[in-house]
Amino acid sequence: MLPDKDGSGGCGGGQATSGEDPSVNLFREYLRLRTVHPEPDYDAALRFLDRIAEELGLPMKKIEVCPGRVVSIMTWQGTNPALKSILLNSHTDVVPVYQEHWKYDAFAAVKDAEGNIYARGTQDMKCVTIQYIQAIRRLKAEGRECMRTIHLMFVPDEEVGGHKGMETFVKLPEFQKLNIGFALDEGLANPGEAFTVFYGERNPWWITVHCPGSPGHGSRFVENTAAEKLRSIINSFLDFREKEKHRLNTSECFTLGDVTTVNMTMVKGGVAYNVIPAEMDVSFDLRIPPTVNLQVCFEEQIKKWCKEAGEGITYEFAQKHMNQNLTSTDDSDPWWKTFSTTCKAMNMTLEKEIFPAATDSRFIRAVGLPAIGFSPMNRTPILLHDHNEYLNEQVFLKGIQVYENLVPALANVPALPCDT
Ligand SMILES: CSCC[C@H](NC(C)=O)C(=O)O
Ligand SMILES: [Zn+2]
Ligand SMILES: [Zn+2]
Repeated sequence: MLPDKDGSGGCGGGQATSGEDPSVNLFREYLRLRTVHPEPDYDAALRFLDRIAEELGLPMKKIEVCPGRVVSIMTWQGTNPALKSILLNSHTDVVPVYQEHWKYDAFAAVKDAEGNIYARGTQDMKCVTIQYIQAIRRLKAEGRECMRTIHLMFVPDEEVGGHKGMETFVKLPEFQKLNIGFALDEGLANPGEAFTVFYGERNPWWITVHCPGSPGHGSRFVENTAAEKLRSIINSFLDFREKEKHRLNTSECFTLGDVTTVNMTMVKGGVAYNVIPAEMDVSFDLRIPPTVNLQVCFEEQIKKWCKEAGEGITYEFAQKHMNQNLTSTDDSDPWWKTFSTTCKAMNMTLEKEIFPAATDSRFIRAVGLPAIGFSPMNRTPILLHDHNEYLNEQVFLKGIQVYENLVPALANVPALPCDT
């Protein structure tokens, strides 16, 4: 059987494919919206979400947190709205593609003979958005009610750091008013049988080190050059990188989230072959586990490396996330207990990890709220941000059932001390 190339099943572009599950059809429709950086079509996403809110019969609030950057929230009120609410968060933007490396058009949502749906956002995280929506649709259709209010939140700009999205929104009174007690946000696929859940994240530090030096003619042995300092800085950072890589590779119980990664990502400097430059800059992407003492140990280490490299070296941060809050995964925690026992009842095995990169969960945790990163995709290679990102339709459909159980379980957690 040939792949369903245009996703239309031969009934005209964008129309329902005959015999296809309506949830899969809705997922593919959402994947075709080009909410891709650097110019995401957020208006298309907002029109789509408006329609969904109307179908679900849920009120929709829109808050323009920055010009052209709208957070939208659908709310299903609980029978006891005084209790803390449940947040189901997802971002609407996706990262760009190298189309020439894709098997199919990355925004056509082609489904192949195995039921694999190919599109940017299949894993990150348009799947989760539609799974939340379809789970709520089914619960409402069954006439179910929950004690706690449930908010479905759709945020822009997660993929570019969240400054004009969640980072700003959590500081607004509109966020406070949502009265959130517990949040779910994105996780990662798991290639095995188990499902991965994230209870914390590494702190992203993006640093540029400026190395000034004496200029001069390229034919001479000039003292105190920028390049000599740059070499020392690069050696210090990359020697540390080797140590951390070794630590990861020699410890069976470590995952990427448990060690610090260092990557040299940009180098700048120089004007001509025969002019010794007056400054050279180097930038690094560091990801630091929440167990590391950031200020006392880590920044002091960087200062030491700069001092050792020579005179006049300075550095600046483009990202320096300092909050190290973790979400409890102790059985004494009622949110975690409910999350884990509900998954167990569905025969799901959970693997607890620190998220290696940065998601909007870090802003939710930073304001003191518990958040679990979870995208219910097992038996799936991790393909977020990669070429040929795909998700199998059966795995996607199973995820809806998972939320159909998980969401009411969380929204019916009895009153807690935090509720008063
Ligand atoms: C530090 S802001 C950038 C956010 C981005 N998130 C992901 C999931 O790729 C990252 O970790 O690089
Ligand atoms: Zn994401
Ligand atoms: Zn992403």
